[in-house]
Amino acid sequence: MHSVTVLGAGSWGTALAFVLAENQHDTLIWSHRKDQSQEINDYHTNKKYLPDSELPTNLAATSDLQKALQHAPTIVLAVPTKAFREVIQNFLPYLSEPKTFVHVSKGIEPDSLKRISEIIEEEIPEHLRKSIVVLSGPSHAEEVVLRHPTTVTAASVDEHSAKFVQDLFMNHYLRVYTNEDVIGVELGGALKNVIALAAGIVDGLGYGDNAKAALITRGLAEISRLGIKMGAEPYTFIGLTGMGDLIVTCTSVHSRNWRAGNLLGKGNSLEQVLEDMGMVVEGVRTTKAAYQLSQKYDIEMPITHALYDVLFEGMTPKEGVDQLMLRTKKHELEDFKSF
Ligand SMILES: NC(=O)c1ccc[n+]([C@@H]2O[C@H](COP(=O)([O-])OP(=O)(O)OC[C@H]3O[C@@H](n4cnc5c(N)ncnc54)[C@H](O)[C@@H]3O)[C@@H](O)[C@H]2O)c1
Ligand SMILES: O=P(O)(O)OC[C@H](O)CO
Repeated sequence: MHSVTVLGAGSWGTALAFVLAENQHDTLIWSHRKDQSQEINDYHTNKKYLPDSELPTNLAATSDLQKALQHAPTIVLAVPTKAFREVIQNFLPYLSEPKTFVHVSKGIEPDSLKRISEIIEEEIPEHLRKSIVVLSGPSHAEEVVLRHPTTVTAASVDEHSAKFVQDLFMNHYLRVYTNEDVIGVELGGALKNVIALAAGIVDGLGYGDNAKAALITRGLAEISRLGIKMGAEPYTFIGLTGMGDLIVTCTSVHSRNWRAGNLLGKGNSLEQVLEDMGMVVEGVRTTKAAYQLSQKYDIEMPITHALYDVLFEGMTPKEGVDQLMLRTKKHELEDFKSF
């Protein structure tokens, strides 16, 4: 049994805390909202984020960040990318010894263009970090708490830490693999949200399975091109955190990114969609970051560009699809030839 703290009591933080508590670890989940930590302690539920689930009675919650930090040598960070730096800056004064940081957030910061592990490295001094592990893969919180078979990957440059995290989470419904390709795992998890928004849009427009398959396949191609240029291992993109997460996010009604895209395709405005969702839609900010990365690394990412135009430049979803379909003729593998 290990002591573990989970920071963030949204859908994913709660589902992961559920797994850790079921695995008999001494688990404390932190919410920045007191009413939410009280609900978890008093009723063993988190109705806003996982309305149909009962949480294990051995899962404790707090809204006291100092207590949360001091509870455990392993800290799981499960807050949206947008809140990531702020949460670290808030807990830094309470961090007095090195800890293992496991992050599960799927985004890239616009403008700085940092991946999440790079944000951790930037914000937490080296002597206060034992190691950094990213846990990612095709995993909807709603299905994990139903104990439906799910697979994810724990990636770290430190093999021992990746295996430690594998052991922490692994059980009969959550199978955890390890990988050392942190760049590939982080990019796959973040960039699939861009493609999932686009997949939701084509469904919202009423297009069919051909269009969806095209987006998943050509989406994987542009994610891989960028990722390889940024130093990722090519094979990571045909694994769980690449192709696996693309499939689950582009095809599931559980996906907030797919649902947001679907509403956009049906003609709703971005502002209206984000207001109605009430949960994080990581793909919106990550589309901006991916667009900037494609320019920085000079990589063609047509789906990302079309989505950027729809989200931020006033293009209609239908015009976005036309822009993709009417591009200059190409050989299927043309853009890979320079690799
Ligand atoms: N939901 C899933 O199934 C799932 C699966 C894998 C990965 N993820 C990733 O996990 C991350 C978190 O997603 P989620 O699904 O839990 O989101 P969510 O919208 O369900 O919950 C977000 C949580 O973060 C909290 N929060 C927001 N701003 C905050 C701030 N400034 N300070 C502290 N807390 C703040 C919210 O109160 C909420 O508890 C995302 O990057 C997402 O891509 C989600
Ligand atoms: O609901 P989404 O779109 O944020 O996706 C959740 C997970 O990332 C799926 O693996």
